[in-house]
Amino acid sequence: MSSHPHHRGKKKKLRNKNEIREKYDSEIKSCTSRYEHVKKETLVKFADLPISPKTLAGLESAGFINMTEIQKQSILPCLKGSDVQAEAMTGSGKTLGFLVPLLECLWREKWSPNMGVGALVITPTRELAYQIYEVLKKVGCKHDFSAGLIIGGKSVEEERGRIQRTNILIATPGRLLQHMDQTAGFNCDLLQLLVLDEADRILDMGFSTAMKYILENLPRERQTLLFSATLSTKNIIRLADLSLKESVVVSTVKSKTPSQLTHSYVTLELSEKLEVLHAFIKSHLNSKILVFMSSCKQVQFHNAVLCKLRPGMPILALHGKQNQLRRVGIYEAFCKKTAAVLLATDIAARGLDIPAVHWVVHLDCPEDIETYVHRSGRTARYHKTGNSLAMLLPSEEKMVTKLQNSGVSLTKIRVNPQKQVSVQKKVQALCAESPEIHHWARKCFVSYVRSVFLQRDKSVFQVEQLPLAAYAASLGLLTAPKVRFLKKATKKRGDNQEAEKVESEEENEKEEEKKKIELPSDDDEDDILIKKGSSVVDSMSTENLEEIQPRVPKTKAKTRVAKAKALLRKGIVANTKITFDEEGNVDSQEGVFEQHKTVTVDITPAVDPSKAGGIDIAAMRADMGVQDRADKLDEKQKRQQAKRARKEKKRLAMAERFGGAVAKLGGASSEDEDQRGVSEEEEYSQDRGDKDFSDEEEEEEEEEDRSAKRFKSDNLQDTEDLARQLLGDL
Ligand SMILES: Nc1ncnc2c1ncn2[C@@H]1O[C@H](COP(=O)(O)OP(=O)(O)OP(=O)(O)O)[C@@H](O)[C@H]1O
Repeated sequence: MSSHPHHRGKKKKLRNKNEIREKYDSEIKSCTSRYEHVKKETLVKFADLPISPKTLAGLESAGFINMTEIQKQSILPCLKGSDVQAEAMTGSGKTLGFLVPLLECLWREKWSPNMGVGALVITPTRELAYQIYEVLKKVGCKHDFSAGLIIGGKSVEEERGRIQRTNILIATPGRLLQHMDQTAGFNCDLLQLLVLDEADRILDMGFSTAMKYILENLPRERQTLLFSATLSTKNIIRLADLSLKESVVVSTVKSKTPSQLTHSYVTLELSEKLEVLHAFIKSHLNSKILVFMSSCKQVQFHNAVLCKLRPGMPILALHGKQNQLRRVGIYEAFCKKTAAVLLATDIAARGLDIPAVHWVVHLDCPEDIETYVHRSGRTARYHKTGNSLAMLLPSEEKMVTKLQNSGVSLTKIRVNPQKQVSVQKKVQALCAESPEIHHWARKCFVSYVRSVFLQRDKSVFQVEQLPLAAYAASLGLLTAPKVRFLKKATKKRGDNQEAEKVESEEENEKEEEKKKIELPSDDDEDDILIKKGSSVVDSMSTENLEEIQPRVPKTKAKTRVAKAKALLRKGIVANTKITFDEEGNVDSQEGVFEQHKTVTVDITPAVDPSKAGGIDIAAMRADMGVQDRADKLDEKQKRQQAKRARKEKKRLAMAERFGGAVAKLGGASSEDEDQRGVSEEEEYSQDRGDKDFSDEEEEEEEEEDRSAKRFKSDNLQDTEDLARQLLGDL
């Protein structure tokens, strides 16, 4: 008797399902049974590893066939479920060292999309999170897990909606903590695997509080992997918080940096830095150069000036004050270039895998050996050659000895005097003609001095040795701007001589303030935008995507009362309007300048012809006060409206850029490529157009007042602040 066709179909489906399940089970069994038998000494290719066909296919489709040393050493213990601390040189392939075990862990556990977060990768910077996410999408493309990017600078709401459906999270600490705290229903209770990439940075002071709270929200029964190029003992002490089970320590570090990386340094005066950098760029026009500086403001000033000096190649800039969209755009643009200069803060020092960087230039001395190693590691990656050049002040030469003692030898080189052409006059001219560049120069000066002042290693960084006047001159400034914190510190030390010197700097500063040129107020937003656009055209080439649009210093807009007072002082009777009839005869007291009509109408009642001079000052003042307040309110509302519109625009762009927060790994690629349809050109124009100076200025002033620690963590500002806010530290 034959069964009903409907039942036959159902049975067939069931049989298929069972077959799939059995196949899955047997694949898992065959892999796990090999874990103990595979010898890492025999490993050469990924195919030699006991891993799933899906991961292997993903690796092969991304072009990864042979394993690097760290991959050979670390993947096996990770697969076996041990906690692992892995240290390997920069550019040696650590990312796959943890991504392969991560995919395998979820695959083994038969993780399904509705099971929530199974694996979590924490990184210190958004760029690094983004880069790991991109690699994960490639190698995990055959799996069905969903992966999500949880980083600052994106809409929390967007992430909130999707985070619940994410199996693999790549996150920066602050934003992750925010979701743990604020997103209803989000938890990591089933988490199987935690990875800390750049673990030493994640565990150091800047993140320790945030990490403490994150770890409290994670199950203790989990596997933990720590990866970095520099896992120093000071951080290992903090590992107690991570509740590691007996961990396997894997280190392939024979030397701190790759052998194909050459190290050199020049000693120069602070005032020579800009011209030496300019000369260096001019003599390496076919190279890809990454220049590290110690603060955002230095990057902003050097970017503005170098773009104007036109050394002959594209100049780009990356720092923590840019919005996320722009940061990713710049990073991608630099990746694609074969010859360009990227000026960056230490935001770009760790983990970034930028193809074919020829030179890393430390324009400002790295704060410690680890920073030097990570910065320099942006070149000479994965068998490529590369060069590192440190520009050191005489007092900073001690850093060379420190590096030598830890196994990194730097060769001293000299700048060819024929190539070192002074640019001071040109920079001074730029400062004189452009209030924006002048403004940046001042900010650059103060932030550099502050960065030296805040360094921990006082044997290398000696703020009192800095030739401030010469440095200011090299930035195009006539006098050295005031350095408040230095004054305070000097006073504290009771060093009266120094205090006097700073005091005189302050006086100079006041003089400069007096001379300040009147700049456009917020009313002139349209003018500013036009100016922005035109300066892009002005720039060296259309490739020069990142010519900075420096902020215009805020000058106090003259109120109408002030303007009227000035007129009165000059003996000009306000509101006297003359109009002419058609024959040209004086007609009546009507407005000459149409555009002033409103003002005139408002002021007219204050005019009392019976009074001497024709004006009742008190009444006029009261009247204008009312008008002034109304204007200010109106202006404020307009600004707020514009800000809201800009935010919304950014949010939409961001959502489009990242495809929300989640990508499905299986078949994610095509969908995601589509979602990344915003062209670079669009991104830049959007970013340029939607930032007004007043906002940036406010941000900047806030930044000025922040503490030493905050200054050092410019790359992580939002995440760290957020964390501290949430924890009530602020
Ligand atoms: N097995 C491999 N085969 C070929 N290329 C690889 C392999 N593993 C890694 N790479 C390439 O090597 C480069 C460096 O890898 P990765 O970014 O993982 O290095 P890293 O050790 O994490 O460096 P850092 O310490 O600077 O973060 C990348 O471009 C990556 O694609």
